[in-house]
Amino acid sequence: MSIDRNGTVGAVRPGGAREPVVAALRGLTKRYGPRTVLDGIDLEIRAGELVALLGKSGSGKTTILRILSGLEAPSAGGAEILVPHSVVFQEPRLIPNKRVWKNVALGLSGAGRRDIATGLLAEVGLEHHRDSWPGLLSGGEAQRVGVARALATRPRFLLLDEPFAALDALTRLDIQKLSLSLRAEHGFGALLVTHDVDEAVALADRVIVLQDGGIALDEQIDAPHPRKRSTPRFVAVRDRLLAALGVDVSSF
Ligand SMILES: Nc1ncnc2c1ncn2[C@@H]1O[C@H](COP(=O)(O)OP(=O)(O)OP(=O)(O)O)[C@@H](O)[C@H]1O
Repeated sequence: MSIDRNGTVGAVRPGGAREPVVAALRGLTKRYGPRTVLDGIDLEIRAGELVALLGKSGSGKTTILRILSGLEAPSAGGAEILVPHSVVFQEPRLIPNKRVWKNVALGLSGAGRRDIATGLLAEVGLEHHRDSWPGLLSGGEAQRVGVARALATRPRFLLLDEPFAALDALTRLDIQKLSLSLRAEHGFGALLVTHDVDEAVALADRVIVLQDGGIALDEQIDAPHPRKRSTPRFVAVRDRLLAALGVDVSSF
């Protein structure tokens, strides 16, 4: 795959209707005591598609990720991922007493694991830290190692739980850009939980806004993707998402 000048990934739009479904929520319902957090959500994600999940705090975004990754059981309905997948968390969760390359190679076995880890570290710009201890890395570097580790097992789908939220704004922009090129190279699809509306527009093919236990907006971002934040299309999509989140964009 490739990214063209407009930022469109590949010749064929990822997540097209003819692509197979790689993750699905079917009537997904989650109750905590008397409170219904998710109320019969249906969602299909297709191969190569990157779907961002936006919603106010407490709207159930993390609950969806936890159910998809098997950490939590639904109250009714179901959620499944049908292809090999990995998770990237907000904190990279590196093992401090294993060198960087061994952290990347954690899910691998066999003689080639060091070479695979080294190749991935080069892709995230950290080959020079291959033999470093994780404690020496900056926050952004550690998260890039986390991304390399997630890709080591060649997943077709990633669960991204606010992966860049703990980073400063400039580092976040860098790693967002890196994630676009990694996606172009590796072709994975993803479900990205984020609070950052700009990040959702910049990275996703489709944005879901959760509200009151359901999907308030399912916004498909048409190709060519408006990745540049200053373009009128980018601003229009962002404002639609903010409006769906209940933010009055006319005042600022
Ligand atoms: N184990 C639990 N027991 C009771 N309530 C829970 C539990 N886990 C989550 N909740 C509640 O479910 C709701 C949804 O939580 P969730 O963490 O999915 O929201 P979120 O959209 O990810 O929020 P944030 O953006 O703040 O991370 C919240 O009101 C939360 O308090």
